Amino acid sequence: MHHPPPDGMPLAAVDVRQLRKEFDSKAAVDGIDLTVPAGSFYGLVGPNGAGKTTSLSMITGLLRPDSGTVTVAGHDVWRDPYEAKHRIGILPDGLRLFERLNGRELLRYTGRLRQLPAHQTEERAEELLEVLGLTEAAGKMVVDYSTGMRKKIGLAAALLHNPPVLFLDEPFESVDPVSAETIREVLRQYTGTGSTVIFSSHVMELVSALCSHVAVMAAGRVVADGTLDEVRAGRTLGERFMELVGSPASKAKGGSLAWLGSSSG
Ligand SMILES: Nc1ncnc2c1ncn2[C@@H]1O[C@H](COP(=O)(O)OP(=O)(O)OP(=O)(O)O)[C@@H](O)[C@H]1O
Repeated sequence: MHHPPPDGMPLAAVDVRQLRKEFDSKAAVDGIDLTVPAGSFYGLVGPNGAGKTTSLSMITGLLRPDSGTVTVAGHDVWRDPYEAKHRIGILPDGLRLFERLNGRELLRYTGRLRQLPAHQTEERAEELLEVLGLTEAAGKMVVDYSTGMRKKIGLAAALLHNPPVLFLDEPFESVDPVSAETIREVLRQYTGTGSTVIFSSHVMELVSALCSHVAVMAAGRVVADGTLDEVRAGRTLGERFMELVGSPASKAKGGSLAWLGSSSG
C-alpha cells in the first residue's frame, strides 16, 4: 500500500517538529512530532478536541504556530510559504467555497489561482467532475450543493493542480457510500503514483482499510504513530484507539448519568 516517492521528492512528504499552539493559555497542540513518508496514505485519528484540525491548519500554513517547524516536500511552510503551498492540496473541514459560482466556475477560478494554463484546467476539471459524479451539477451554484457534493467539489479543487501532498480534514463525512467509494478510488490512484494523502477521520474501519500509516492524537499530543500494523499492535485499530484514549463508555458506567433513561417515575 506504500509506494515510493517520485524522483526528486524527499523521503518525508511532511516533517513536523515540536509543533505547538495554545488557545487561552491552554495547549491545543502540545509540541508534536510527525514524519509522513512520501507515498503514504496517512490517517490522523483522535477524539473530539484532540488537536487534529489545529495541527492540520498549522501544517498547511493556515494557522501560525506558537513554535515548531513544518516542512512539506522539503520546504518550510512558514519560511518558504510559496514553495510549500504550491505542493499542497487542501480539503479543509467546514470548507468555505465561493457560493455564487457554479461547480465548473469554481474549478476554473481554482485553476487560475494555481496558475494552470486554461486548457489544462478545462481538461482536468471536466475529468474530475465526471469521475466524482458532478457533471450534471457542474452548472449549479455551489450554494445549492448538498454537504457531500461540497466535499466532492472541494476535493476536485484540491486535486486540480496535482499537488504531491494532499491534506483532507474529514473527507468522508456526509458522503454517501457510492461517492465514498469513488473518492477512495481516486485517492488510491493518487497515492499509487507516489503522492501522499494525509487525512483526519473518526471512522476506524475506514482508516484501517485505507491507510498505510496512522497517528493517534489525544489532548494535543501524539500518543502513537507509525505503520498501521505498528500502531494496531496485533489488535483492531478501534480496540487500540480505545486503549490509547480511554473509552468514555466506561466513565458513564461509574454512576453519572444514572438518571438517564429511567423515565418510569
Ligand atoms: N480558534 C480557537 N480558539 C480557541 N480554542 C480553540 C480554537 N480552535 C481550537 N480550539 C481548541 O483547541 C482544542 C483542539 O481542537 P481541534 O479542533 O484541533 O480538535 P480536533 O481533534 O480537530 O477535534 P474534532 O474531532 O472534534 O474536530 C480544543 O480544545 C478546541 O476547543
